[in-house]
Amino acid sequence: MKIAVGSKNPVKIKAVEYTLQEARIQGSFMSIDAPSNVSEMPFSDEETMQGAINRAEYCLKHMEADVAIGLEGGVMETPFGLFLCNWGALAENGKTTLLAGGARIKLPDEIAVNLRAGEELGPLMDIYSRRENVRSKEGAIGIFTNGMVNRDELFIHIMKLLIGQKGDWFK
Ligand SMILES: O=c1[nH]c(=O)c2ncn([C@@H]3O[C@H](COP(=O)(O)OP(=O)(O)OP(=O)(O)O)[C@@H](O)[C@H]3O)c2[nH]1
Repeated sequence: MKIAVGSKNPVKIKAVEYTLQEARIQGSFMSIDAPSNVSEMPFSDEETMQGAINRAEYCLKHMEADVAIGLEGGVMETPFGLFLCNWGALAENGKTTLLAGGARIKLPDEIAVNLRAGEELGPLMDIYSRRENVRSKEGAIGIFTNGMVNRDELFIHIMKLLIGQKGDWFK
């Protein structure tokens, strides 16, 4: 099975590879910087889901893949504040695309204010944490949980939710 991931972000690629290996699903992996075709900073569950779907569909169209995975990060407004949200899509030709979402955490007001003003979370997290490339490492969730849940774990959980729905893979 040829599996394509619609991102060059190492935290996403590693999460896909790790989860499929853990589930003993054999395959070869490839990755491409697939466009999400949504805002740079998706601002709702719907937009973040659409970004994940668009990335997976782009992989199917542009790569010789049997299975395509799109993973997308965003934020969502709630009456209780702005929350981090992440979504994954698993697409195969001729089949219904599967969707799964990851853990959420409320973002501190000082981050939320800047996001609402139009800034992107990745660069904001680097400034806030005084670290580099947080989006490709522990992620915002890792910073705000003091490493209890890092971004790789969040994407691994999403991947488990996706491939767990693939009943035919486990027969
Ligand atoms: O430090 C972060 N920790 C996170 O937990 C997180 N979740 C989302 N974002 C940011 O939101 C935008 C879209 O997310 P995103 O997943 O589409 O892009 P990405 O740059 O992370 O990956 P990719 O586009 O290379 O695949 C980008 O500015 C990301 O940096 C995060 N940044």
